[in-house]
Amino acid sequence: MCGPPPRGIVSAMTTQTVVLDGVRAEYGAGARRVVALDGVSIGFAAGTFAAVMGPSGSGKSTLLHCAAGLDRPAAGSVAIDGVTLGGLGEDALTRLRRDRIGFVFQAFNLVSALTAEQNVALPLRLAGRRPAAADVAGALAAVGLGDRLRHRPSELSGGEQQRVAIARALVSRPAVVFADEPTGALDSVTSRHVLDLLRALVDEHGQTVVMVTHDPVAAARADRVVFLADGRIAAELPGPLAADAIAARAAHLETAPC
Ligand SMILES: Nc1ncnc2c1ncn2[C@@H]1O[C@H](COP(=O)(O)OP(=O)(O)OP(=O)(O)O)[C@@H](O)[C@H]1O
Repeated sequence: MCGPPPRGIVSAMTTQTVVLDGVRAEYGAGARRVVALDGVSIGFAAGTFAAVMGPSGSGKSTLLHCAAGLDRPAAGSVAIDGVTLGGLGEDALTRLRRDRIGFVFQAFNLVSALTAEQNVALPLRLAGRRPAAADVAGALAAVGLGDRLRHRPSELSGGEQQRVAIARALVSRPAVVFADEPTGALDSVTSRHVLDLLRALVDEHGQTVVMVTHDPVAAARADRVVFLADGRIAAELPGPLAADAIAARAAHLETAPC
């Protein structure tokens, strides 16, 4: 497939946790203007795991930021769990992000002043709920960090910080978890562990995961792979997925985007 599907089609589907319809995103102005997303329409169905791939600069992070309500698109719409983000004020958008979206991002992931268990409990506390200490400890144990409850992010490795973010998604159960290169800085054993945990969010808890990755092995753990090129959806591979087929398609798109 080259170019987006006709507008309106994805939004007509009812089981989509995330729907982007004709999303356009731009940076800068005048001669420095960059079109990062050029009319992207796509849905991410409830209880599925999608990987987003594409060359550097193709718009993957921008897509994640728009889908998660961190950036407002220049045109088009984004809906999470049936709620259209464009109609929300900043406070309502912040609440929706806190209540329904989980983030496994390397850049702004954990609160540095808080311990692992405080970070895991934070979204629920902000929502006025008091998670049981046993639930928090259980989630950290599930990601292999049962002995790191009182550690702060600076006292944890990159992989351990990613796993704290996943434990947070296990406890607060957001409808959708966005992960931006969650295995980018990890060794292969830790990567596999993090991908197992993301799979478990989908398979055991029915959550939706959207993961940006450059790694065909990581993408092969998803139910589908969406390829971006020049801010557009250039191709899609449905599962079951094999890493070498993903790598071949990615290499093809690098040389001939459409
Ligand atoms: N803050 C910004 N200001 C100006 N241009 C930006 C900004 N952020 C991204 N861009 C541009 O928007 C386009 C898409 O960037 P984006 O970060 O979404 O790509 P990406 O596919 O995630 O890349 P990578 O794989 O290298 O992380 C690129 O051309 C990039 O240079």
